[in-house]
Amino acid sequence: MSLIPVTILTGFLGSGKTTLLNRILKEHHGQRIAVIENEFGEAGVDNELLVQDRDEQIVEMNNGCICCTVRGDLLRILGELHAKRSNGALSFERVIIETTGLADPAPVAQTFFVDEEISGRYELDAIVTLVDAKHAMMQLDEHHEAQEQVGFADRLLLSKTDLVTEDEVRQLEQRLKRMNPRAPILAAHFGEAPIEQLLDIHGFNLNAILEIEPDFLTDVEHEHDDDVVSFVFRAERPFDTARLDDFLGTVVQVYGTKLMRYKGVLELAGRPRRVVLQGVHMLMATDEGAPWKAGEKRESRIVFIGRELPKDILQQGLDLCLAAPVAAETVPARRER
Ligand SMILES: Nc1nc2c(ncn2[C@@H]2O[C@H](COP(=O)(O)OP(=O)(O)OP(=O)(O)O)[C@@H](O)[C@H]2O)c(=O)[nH]1
Repeated sequence: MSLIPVTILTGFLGSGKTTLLNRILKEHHGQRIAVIENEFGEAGVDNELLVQDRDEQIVEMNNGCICCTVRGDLLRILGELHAKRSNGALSFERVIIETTGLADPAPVAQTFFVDEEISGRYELDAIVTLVDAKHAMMQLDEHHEAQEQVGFADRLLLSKTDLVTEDEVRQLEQRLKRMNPRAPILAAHFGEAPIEQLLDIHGFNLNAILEIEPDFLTDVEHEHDDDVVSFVFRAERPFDTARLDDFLGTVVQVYGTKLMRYKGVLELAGRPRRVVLQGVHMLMATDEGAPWKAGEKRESRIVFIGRELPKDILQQGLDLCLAAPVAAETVPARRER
């Protein structure tokens, strides 16, 4: 039986992994893909942002970072996917794993070599790393996870080149080439990248990795930046758009440097569709999401990831942005006897 190819999609927080994945899922390449989604924080939103009108199998792993606490989950999920494929319950030709933006890809890649059951069923095709041209210089200076993601890449994809000058792109490319001369650098404007150069490329070369990281197969020790934390805001009442705009505008101005990533799916009063909030540091954007269905439970959820997050300010401030509760229908008062 041939091995199932696996692509690890990595890249720092907000670098465009989900955007690229959506692009791949929408493209008519005739392949069925099982997606394993791992997000930092106790609640994810990526699952809601992925296109799901086809028959992809999307499995969420939200209880921690794939490279450490949930590696056991990864083994289990890969085992279950294989079993379902073998008994005909699922049909897919490949797997894509989207890691959290804070994952070190090495231990994830290692899974495909050190676990016999997995290595007998799956083959690591390539590590594809997204690099955010707007924020990468700073991220590479400050976060060793960002460096590992570049160092282990078999393909480097540059996103957000539209937000910087050509000169800045050139400087970043030079730095990336110095860090990883093996990986070709491709452009990925909003995920637009040549898919044939990302999937089935047999890019992962264990020998090359062992040359740069001789302990690759034995070394599971890695450190996370424990200062980075996450906070999830949830509400079952809609937001008042003007208040939310004001509040988020101010928060981003004041705490932008600490807010490494924020994203959410929101209910705004009077709007029939979800609104998707996206942000990396000071760069914030909103977009229309899927319409709310009749009778569907509506909940807004925003995940913030960063250092020294002002959790109380976020909680209280966002609470104050909720629209006033709709007055309950006036029920005739019961006459007391
Ligand atoms: N200007 C610009 N924005 C982009 C580009 N690619 C992605 N984005 C935006 O960047 C934001 C983050 O994109 P995502 O695809 O969610 O990034 P991610 O890597 O999945 O984020 P996390 O998984 O949360 O770390 C979204 O608002 C995207 O629309 C690009 O090439 N140019």
